[in-house]
Amino acid sequence: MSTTNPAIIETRELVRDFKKLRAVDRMTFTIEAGEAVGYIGANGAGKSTTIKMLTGILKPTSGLVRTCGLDPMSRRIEVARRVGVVFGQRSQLWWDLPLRDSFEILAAIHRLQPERATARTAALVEQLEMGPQLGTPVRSLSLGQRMRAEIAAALLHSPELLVLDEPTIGLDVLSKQRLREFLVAERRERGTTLLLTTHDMGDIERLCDRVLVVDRGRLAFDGTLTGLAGTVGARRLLVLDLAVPTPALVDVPGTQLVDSESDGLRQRLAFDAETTTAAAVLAHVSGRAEVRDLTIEEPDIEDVVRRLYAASGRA
Ligand SMILES: Nc1ncnc2c1ncn2[C@@H]1O[C@H](COP(=O)(O)OP(=O)(O)OP(=O)(O)O)[C@@H](O)[C@H]1O
Repeated sequence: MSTTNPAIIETRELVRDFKKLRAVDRMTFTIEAGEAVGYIGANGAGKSTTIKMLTGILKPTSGLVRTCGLDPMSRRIEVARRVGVVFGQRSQLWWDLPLRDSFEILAAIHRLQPERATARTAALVEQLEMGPQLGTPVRSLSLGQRMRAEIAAALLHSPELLVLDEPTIGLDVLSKQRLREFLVAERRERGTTLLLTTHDMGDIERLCDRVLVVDRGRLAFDGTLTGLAGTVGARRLLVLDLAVPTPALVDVPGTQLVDSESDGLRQRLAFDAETTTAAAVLAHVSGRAEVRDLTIEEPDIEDVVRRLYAASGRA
């Protein structure tokens, strides 16, 4: 008998059909405890359907799924005790009640010992800076505050696995950053396994050490973000606002000119982070024109996915 801990998630030849549509098609992967995995793919690729099967919301048509070593359909309650789930579009909080009440109700649902519930709530409220909002009805929270509250709610019972469906969708830059920092700390301090779907490359970059790409229900890539970027040549964009009209910057080492607007006042250069850095590009451009402002755009996940699909001949 093996003495090693079971994988946090295991799927084998997992299939889910909706009438004639095969939403998840013979999906096989394993996620070990402590990993942080990004689950990405185009709209309708099958991400939510997979997550619903992992969490016992949806019954597989065939194949195997184990979450924390358990069959999520027949052991739904045990799975719910060991897993926290946040669906960005759906709330697990009580809309009209002060936030504090939602935490109390959830602690009761999970049957947490009162001292443990109090300590864990206090810790999460402090880390997520939610103290001032405890008396506010959930419906009056800003989107960023609500997402932090959703994550606190999902972590109240200290689950081994946190599943996040689009955790940063619609958040401003600062709220995204705070949420990501919290999740990094949670993982570091408690070893919580993370599985998240996202359309935001920044989430993957900052949070995940492994990426699964799903394409029409099938696993199209399983590896590191660097490996994925290497496969498809994911590029960052440097958007430069220049002080005076400037000829197209077609020959900056390590870059490709994407476009040039307004007589060259705004130019966008694509660069591969493996070959050069934004600083090197900036230094080069500064020798030719005064740079007024610059922003760096991260590769768009849809673009990465499209290119991966194209590379595998499925586009
Ligand atoms: N309850 C359902 N009944 C019928 N078809 C469904 C149902 N749920 C999902 N589908 C279909 O299954 C496919 C996969 O959907 P799913 O929601 O898993 O994709 P997704 O990758 O999560 O997409 P998104 O990024 O848009 O959320 C889609 O074609 C979708 O229309």
